Amino acid sequence: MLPKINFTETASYKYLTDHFIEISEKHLRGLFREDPARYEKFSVKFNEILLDYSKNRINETTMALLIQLAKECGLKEAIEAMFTGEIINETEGRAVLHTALRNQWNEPVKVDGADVMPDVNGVLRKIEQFSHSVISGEWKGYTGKTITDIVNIGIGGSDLGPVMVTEALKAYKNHLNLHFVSNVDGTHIIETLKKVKAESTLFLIASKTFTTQETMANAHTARNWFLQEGASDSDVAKHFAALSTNEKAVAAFGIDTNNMFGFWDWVGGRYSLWSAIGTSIALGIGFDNFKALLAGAHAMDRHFRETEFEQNLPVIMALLGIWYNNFFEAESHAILPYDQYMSRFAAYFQQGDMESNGKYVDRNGEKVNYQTGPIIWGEPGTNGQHAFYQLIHQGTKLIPADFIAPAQSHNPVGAHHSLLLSNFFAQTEALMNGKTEEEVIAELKEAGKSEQEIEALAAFKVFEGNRPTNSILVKKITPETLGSLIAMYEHKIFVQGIIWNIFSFDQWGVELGKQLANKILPELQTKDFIHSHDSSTNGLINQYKEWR
Ligand SMILES: O=P(O)(O)OC[C@H]1O[C@H](O)[C@@H](O)[C@@H](O)[C@@H]1O
Repeated sequence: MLPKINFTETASYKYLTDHFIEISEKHLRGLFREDPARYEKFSVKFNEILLDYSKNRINETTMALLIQLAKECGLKEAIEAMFTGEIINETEGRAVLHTALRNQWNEPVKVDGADVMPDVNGVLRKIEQFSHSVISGEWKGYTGKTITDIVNIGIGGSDLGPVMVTEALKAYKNHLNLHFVSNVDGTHIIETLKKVKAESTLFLIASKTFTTQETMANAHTARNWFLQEGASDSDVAKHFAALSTNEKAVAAFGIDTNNMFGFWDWVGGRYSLWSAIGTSIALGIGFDNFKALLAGAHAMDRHFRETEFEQNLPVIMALLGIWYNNFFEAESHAILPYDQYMSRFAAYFQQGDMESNGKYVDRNGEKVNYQTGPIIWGEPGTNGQHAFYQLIHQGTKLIPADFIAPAQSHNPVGAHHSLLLSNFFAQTEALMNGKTEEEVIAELKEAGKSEQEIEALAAFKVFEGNRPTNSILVKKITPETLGSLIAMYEHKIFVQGIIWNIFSFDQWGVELGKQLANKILPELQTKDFIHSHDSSTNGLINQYKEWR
């Protein structure tokens, strides 16, 4: 059982409330001036990942109090409860063990007294054999051709992880072309099928439950297309595999259960890329690289479980998030990778974070009286700079941001990487320091502007600065480093959920929309106007019926 403490009633929270008044009046520029050792104090290295959090609106007291808060909320015990397979997802009665999927040391992990590691390793071996066989060309399609294209059909956690990882590790890609179909909008599957040939395509139907409407609709359309292209029912086994926990539904769909890669109810959808859901990753970049991704995540798991909070990357990031969310009242958090391959990283953690911590009921079943999960968003730099950074620099909202960049590029062409990284360093410096009125006036004078022009322009050119950022500099985006980075964010989410006293591993909030869609679907299948909803919903449905 997890502790059920209201963090706003702890002693450290009260100290933090007073301390916040003191810190909120300080400027980062001044904090750096006062303490030249800030970087040494507020940066941590883990393998080839450096987290510099010195450009945050904190001092040593802030961190000490935040760590005290984590302790008062029972974080240490909660971490052990997760790693040792306790039923911490109480509303679904499940353990939370994505860490077991990457437990490369193989120490036993028990759920209800039984070690899960033999099953985990069994599925990994099956993925290994399968991916070798498809990549090497040993696996043949129904006309005897080798496989050239993989189409992963899944949504949410059964899509976003593999999409993000295969994009981030594109530099490691082999000859197989990967496609991902998620949206139930027919456009997604139709546009994908235009690019592939039935005889050389392998479909992976990825769904934990194997009941998700979007995935089942796309899977049926794919199978119908496959048969229309000239294949027969008996050929399906060579071209369709399932990644799921639901063997019965897989068999009912007509997929040979020999082609099923299983996982378990203790793997949450948004934490499942490490499981059989990662089969498309193993196919696209090879099993050894998939294994290296798991090893990187495992290394972060050990760091998270074993390191003092003061040096613990996920804990530090989580506590800073709480500082801005609950004291500065920041509503969102930006993730800004300076790496084109990481273009889906923010989108991935939109689900990871917002589906986990977007909850207003605490672990006691009571409505919370404080803010929980932030809005997560972001795009790769430098594109973001030319789009929304204006608001981060000069808008009225405080937007804490994580800047992520690799020191080494996979594509070191000309001066590109120096150009990219000069922006990475410049932005966090600019956000921190800003530009004072005196500096603006001096600049305008130097540019030869008149007194009048300076008077008219100066106010618009001032940057307040004092905008907090984390800089995450990694040596290179390798499978190991990416695995560690993903696990770092996963554990950050866990820590915040513990402190906010919410259940981070259920997702009841996605149910209502699904239920109502199921109710509306039959209403769309008749010609009659409907009157069963409110006037807005009725009006929209009836206009749709008129126009379709
Ligand atoms: O893998 P499935 O079962 O198809 O679920 C896909 C997605 O469905 C819902 O939106 C949620 O439950 C997500 O967490 C999940 O990832």
